[in-house]
Amino acid sequence: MLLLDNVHKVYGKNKEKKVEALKGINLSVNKGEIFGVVGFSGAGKSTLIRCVNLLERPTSGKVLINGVDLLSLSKKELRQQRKKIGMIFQQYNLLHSKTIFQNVAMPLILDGKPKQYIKEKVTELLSFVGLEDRMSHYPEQLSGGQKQRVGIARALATDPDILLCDEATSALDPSTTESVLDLLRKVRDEFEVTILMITHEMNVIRDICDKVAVIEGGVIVEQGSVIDVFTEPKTGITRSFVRTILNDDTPHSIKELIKANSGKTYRIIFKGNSTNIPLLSDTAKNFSVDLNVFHGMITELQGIPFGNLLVNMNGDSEEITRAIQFMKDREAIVKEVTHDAL
Ligand SMILES: Nc1ncnc2c1ncn2[C@@H]1O[C@H](COP(=O)(O)OP(=O)(O)OP(=O)(O)O)[C@@H](O)[C@H]1O
Repeated sequence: MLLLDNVHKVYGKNKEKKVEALKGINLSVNKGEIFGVVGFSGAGKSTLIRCVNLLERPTSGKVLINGVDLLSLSKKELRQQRKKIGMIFQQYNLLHSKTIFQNVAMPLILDGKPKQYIKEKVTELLSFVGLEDRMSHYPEQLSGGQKQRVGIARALATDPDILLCDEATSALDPSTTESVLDLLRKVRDEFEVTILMITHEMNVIRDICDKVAVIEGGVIVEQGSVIDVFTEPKTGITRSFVRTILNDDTPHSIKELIKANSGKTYRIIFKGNSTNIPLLSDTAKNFSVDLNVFHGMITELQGIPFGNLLVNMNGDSEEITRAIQFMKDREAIVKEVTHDAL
């Protein structure tokens, strides 16, 4: 559906002012997917999302939507394609001198749609976002969450296939964020719209995205399904993002306890089906090893149970090796942790 193929973006012309904001981005988003791109400030998120609808023109590479390379289109063809790409913004970008109805109607007026069609479509969309009773209000009379709902209604006016969300909830409080995310999920479910969102908030990724890519210095350093990336982050930056919501930092007193103990310490991660079996007690019953849980948590990610434990194992080294294999055979991830890495 949406494919970014080796996209580069360089700002500035002369050497001193050149900024290479994107360094060969490859991204593939399937139809109906909610795909999140997360990164710190300056990582290249805004540039990336703006390259999808060519608000920024990539310096090189391809942006393909349903197989059509946007960079190869004439101005007129691009205008047509852009109708299929809606966008919402952190600061909503509403016209303050226009009513809510007029704001949502704007893309349809610009597209030359008949009055009756516009009236019906805007009414339908405002009802969809729960603001039908606010049609004649002005943006300044609405809360942030309501303004973003107007932004979503406006973005849907031209029946887009893709919705781009640029830090859409970053200006909202947690409970408003939740309700806007629920609405975006409803947009995907009812209109089969593919959603690409950029954010610096990992809770947004956890709550709504199917897949996630982590961007740093204009490079995608890691991507995959949310459950895989959250449970097995491969890079330091991803780990630091995951830690913002799944805090697996080991408290100081527990670090000291582990250091004082003999035996080896392992991080045991299990998810989905492997949480249903009594993994530790089965291991203890089958092998001559002492298991001591020092620290950990069991939580849920996207409806899937997920556990992350720090366990000390004492016993004969061959027996420990067999015990670890036993756990791995039951889909657990078992990694030795050195004291320094705690
Ligand atoms: N118009 C521009 N001209 C020159 N450099 C730019 C321009 N826009 C962005 N940059 C630079 O490109 C890099 C990526 O910026 P970008 O805004 O895409 O990052 P970001 O991840 O969205 O950050 P933030 O969350 O702070 O907006 C930064 O180094 C930034 O300074």
